[in-house]
Amino acid sequence: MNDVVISCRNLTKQFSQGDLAVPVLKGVNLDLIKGEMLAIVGSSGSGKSTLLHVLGGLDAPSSGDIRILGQNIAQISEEQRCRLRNGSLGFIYQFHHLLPEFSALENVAMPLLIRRLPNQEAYDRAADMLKLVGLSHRLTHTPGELSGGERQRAAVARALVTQPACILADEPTGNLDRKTAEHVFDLMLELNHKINASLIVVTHDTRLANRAQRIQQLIDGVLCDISDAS
Ligand SMILES: Nc1ncnc2c1ncn2[C@@H]1O[C@H](COP(=O)(O)OP(=O)(O)OP(=O)(O)O)[C@@H](O)[C@H]1O
Repeated sequence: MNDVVISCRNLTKQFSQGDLAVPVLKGVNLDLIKGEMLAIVGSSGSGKSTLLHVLGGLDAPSSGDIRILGQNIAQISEEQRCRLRNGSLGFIYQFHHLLPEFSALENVAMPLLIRRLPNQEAYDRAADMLKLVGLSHRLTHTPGELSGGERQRAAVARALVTQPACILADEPTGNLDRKTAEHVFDLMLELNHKINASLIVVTHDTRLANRAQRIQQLIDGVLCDISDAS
């Protein structure tokens, strides 16, 4: 299917703890369609972050297939994997991971500069994206000079500036108060619609999860439809 952005089959991941194997993912199957927003919920330690890392190619699975835009990521070189990851995926974390010594504008322009876009174009696009997240008046502020909500909005701008096919967000609003969390979430949804990106959001917040088109729960190492989970 052409409009599947990320898919995985029989995905497993186990960690070694000395001689002991710790199985975390035990056969995850998933198809994420272009433009779709999926929320993944699950108890603490159920493997949600592990799943996002493996799907995003930040960590290797123990077994199973992952396809990003139709490409099986185990069958391409590390360089191709990096290119696919940088070109097609955007990551948003609970902690913003902005570079403290750079301004908001420089932080958001960074992924474009890494792709060798001309400076002027990179900064213009970064400024446009910061405008969309309501930070036009904070371009020259470093992360330390921004509020928590502003930092997270800058991180959303940075993840979306490359117009990725898919955004992987791990508790993107976990550090924010309820009102700011809703604002950041609204923004993610709005930008998601604008660039028709797919979105996987891991969240503990069921109110936010309920706004996704689909919610799945990670239980005992597999993804279940929420209606199957009870
Ligand atoms: N590098 C590692 N080595 C060994 N065990 C690990 C490693 N990384 C994660 N784990 C284990 O895998 C399990 C799943 O961790 P993960 O962070 O994916 O859970 P989570 O569902 O995201 O949890 P939370 O909601 O608390 O953030 C945990 O039991 C954790 O201890």
